[in-house]
Amino acid sequence: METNQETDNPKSIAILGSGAWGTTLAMLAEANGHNVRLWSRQNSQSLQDAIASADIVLSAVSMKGVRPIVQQLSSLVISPQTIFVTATKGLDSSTTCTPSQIWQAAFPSHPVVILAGPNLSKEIQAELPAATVVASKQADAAVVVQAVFNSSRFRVYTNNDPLGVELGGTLKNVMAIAAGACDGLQLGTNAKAALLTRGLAEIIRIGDSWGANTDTFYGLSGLGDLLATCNSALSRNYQVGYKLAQGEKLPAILASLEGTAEGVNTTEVLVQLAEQQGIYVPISYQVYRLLKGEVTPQAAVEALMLRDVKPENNPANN
Ligand SMILES: NC(=O)C1=CN([C@@H]2O[C@H](COP(=O)(O)OP(=O)(O)OC[C@H]3O[C@@H](n4cnc5c(N)ncnc54)[C@H](O)[C@@H]3O)[C@@H](O)[C@H]2O)C=CC1
Ligand SMILES: O=C(CO)COP(=O)(O)O
Repeated sequence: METNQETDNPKSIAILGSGAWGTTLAMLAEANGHNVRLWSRQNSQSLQDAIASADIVLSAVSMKGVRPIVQQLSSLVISPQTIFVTATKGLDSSTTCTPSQIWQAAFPSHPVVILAGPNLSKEIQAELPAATVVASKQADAAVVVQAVFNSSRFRVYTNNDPLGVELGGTLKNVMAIAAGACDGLQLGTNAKAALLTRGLAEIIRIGDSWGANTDTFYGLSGLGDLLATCNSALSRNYQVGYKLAQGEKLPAILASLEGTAEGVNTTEVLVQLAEQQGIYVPISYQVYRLLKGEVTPQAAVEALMLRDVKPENNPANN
């Protein structure tokens, strides 16, 4: 398989965060012939030098790093043409904002593009084929980012619903914890199918309420990422659920995890918001109770199964 699409229009790209995902995205852009600077807070290079004359600044830091990085960048000199790309999947604990909302609030005159999809980094590092989505209100910026990353092994689609794309990637992490627990308990294929289907309905209910387009959740960043993450032991969120079902305690699981499981924090923020806004999130609520140690995995399943019966297609409360 051909692995890249060498460009005659190389861009200068600063990637912030050299964890699993930042490193992988750097590899993809470099393979396409772009000039990539990969920066992390451990680097000796200053952030100002890393972003100097960058056409694109892509953030692949974990959620807890987004506000600190945005704050640091706010005091630096940035070309007015720079496109910001965010690849973080999470919700901010103190403001409940999505990463792109934080980026856009800090840099209102810059285009902000979200990159999200079924993208388990280890598979992409192994040069297996994958697809993703770049979404922005500024279509031309999304097209620029599409060209930077698209190749014969990484197919990139554009989308004009950034909120939907970002929420798909973020909310599926909660369902991945539930899916890991489902598999850890060996509940079977029927249970897993029910969980993913009802999980998608729950994600859509939240997304609708927050202003995203329903259709987006049937795309790569919604259903696509839900399927990838909930069916793969490579997913850190899935691993958290699986190990909880094996009786391990959350602090020990997180201490031994390779990288970040964003779903743990996302569940907490989501359940608080859903409670305030009256959004019915039964699966997320049981994941929340499981993570808090308030319920065993078996009792969480029972609580879901014993809810009031209802029609399948009642969007407000099912
Ligand atoms: N690994 C994957 O397969 C994928 C991950 N993502 C998302 O990308 C984000 C990063 O994921 P990974 O790279 O896997 O995580 P990771 O745990 O491997 O790396 C996180 C990175 O964020 C940086 N960071 C954390 N706090 C920071 C701060 N205060 N200031 C500066 N940098 C800070 C860390 O130094 C590290 O470079 C997450 O939101 C994740 O959900 C999205 C798609 C795929
Ligand atoms: O978002 C991901 C794949 O699309 C990565 O999932 P985890 O963060 O659960 O490893």
